[in-house]
Amino acid sequence: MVYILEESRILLDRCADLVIVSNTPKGRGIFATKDIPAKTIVDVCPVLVLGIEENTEHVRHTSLYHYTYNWPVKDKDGSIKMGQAVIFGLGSMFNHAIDQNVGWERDTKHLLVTYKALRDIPAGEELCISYGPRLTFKDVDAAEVYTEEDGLDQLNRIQLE
Ligand SMILES: C[S@@+](CC[C@H](N)C(=O)[O-])C[C@H]1O[C@@H](n2cnc3c(N)ncnc32)[C@H](O)[C@@H]1O
Repeated sequence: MVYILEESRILLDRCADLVIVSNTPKGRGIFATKDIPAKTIVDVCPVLVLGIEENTEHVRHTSLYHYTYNWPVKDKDGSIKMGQAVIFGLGSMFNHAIDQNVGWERDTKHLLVTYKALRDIPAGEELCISYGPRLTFKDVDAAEVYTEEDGLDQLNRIQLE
């Protein structure tokens, strides 16, 4: 017989009305197949916390790095530093949008991330989170902003060629 302590059991809420689409302009993405009401828990994902060195020496130099989240990590000297964690499951498939419709929360005690609908999400819409202001890729949603300086740069470049 297996004994599981009540306090170590964590409910894995999960929204079933989702599909993964493989060919969006952002790569793979998660879309709603039915209307999802605001505040619905979309998913609860377990995480693997990386050691500070493990991240800086290894993972940072791989494509996995683009899937990691900032996560507070205890360093060798006992101090808390901002490290990285790998999120298992759907959590790693949410793309970025500045007008995100999904919010996320770290549970550092249980090593989980909970994703929740920030507003009503209609069927057919992509579920996106915000990655914050510093992106490591070109945001396909971002409008090209034309300034006079850009025009001058372009002119100078053309003249030099
Ligand atoms: C955590 S993954 C998300 C899943 C990814 N689309 C896939 O197919 O595996 C993060 C990567 O998705 C892409 N991505 C996410 N949001 C994007 C956006 N707004 N514009 C362009 N690419 C995006 C970038 O390549 C980024 O490095």
